[in-house]
Amino acid sequence: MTAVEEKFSLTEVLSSFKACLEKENQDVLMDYYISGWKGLVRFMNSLGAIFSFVSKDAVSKIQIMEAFRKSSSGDQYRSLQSMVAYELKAKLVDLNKRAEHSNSGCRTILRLHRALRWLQLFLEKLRTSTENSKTSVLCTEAYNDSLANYHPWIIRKTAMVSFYALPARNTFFEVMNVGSIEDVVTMLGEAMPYVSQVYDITQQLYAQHNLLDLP
Ligand SMILES: CCCCCCCCCCCCC/C=C/[C@@H](O)[C@H](COP(=O)(O)O)NC(=O)CCCCCCCCCCCCCCC
Repeated sequence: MTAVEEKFSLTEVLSSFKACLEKENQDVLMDYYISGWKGLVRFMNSLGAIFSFVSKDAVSKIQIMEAFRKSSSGDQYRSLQSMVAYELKAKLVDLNKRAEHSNSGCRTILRLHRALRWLQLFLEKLRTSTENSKTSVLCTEAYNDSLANYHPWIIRKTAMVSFYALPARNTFFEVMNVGSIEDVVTMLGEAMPYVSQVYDITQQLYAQHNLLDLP
């Protein structure tokens, strides 16, 4: 195990979402947003190969955003706000049908944004769960109330089946590498408001520009 892997804990991953929020104007900073997602993917990979179909999709979306950030227009992708302004002004977003700009930053972030809602619901359920709670049930409920609404039947079916492979609640808390169950509950209580804030600001930004249904 490398030093980086040894240090890996969900606390650090979630702290990226706190670092995302620029103090002065509440812009959501892209680099931290991406690094939060990379950490989540690493966490998911540690749960087993069964989730590789999920992590592959998340990784490809992260890579799309990293490529924008490294491109000659990289500065325009400094925050979600600057990305939306830039892509809309330059007509780089397919608004009704995927065509020339099928992988715009706006539509790619929208997919991750919807997944962030799942994460928010799932972690809140875990935080308030009891010893007898089943992670597969918590995950299914969170999924049905968020991402499932955007996924076709075949993906919903595959996702539901994979949820049965989730480790039990105790194991889950251990994998987070945060400490005792009480420590995890405290950490989630402190960290989740930042995730919610990032979610809410993004939701408002997308709603304001009519971008919530991008194909
Ligand atoms: C912890 C277990 C992980 C459960 C994951 C729950 C989410 C299930 C999502 C199933 C997605 C299936 C893959 C395909 C998705 C795409 O079709 C679909 C649409 O994209 P397209 O318009 O480009 O086609 N993509 C998406 O909706 C984006 C999905 C991104 C999912 C990222 C999920 C990351 C989960 C991170 C888990 C971290 C757990 C931490 C908990 C302590």
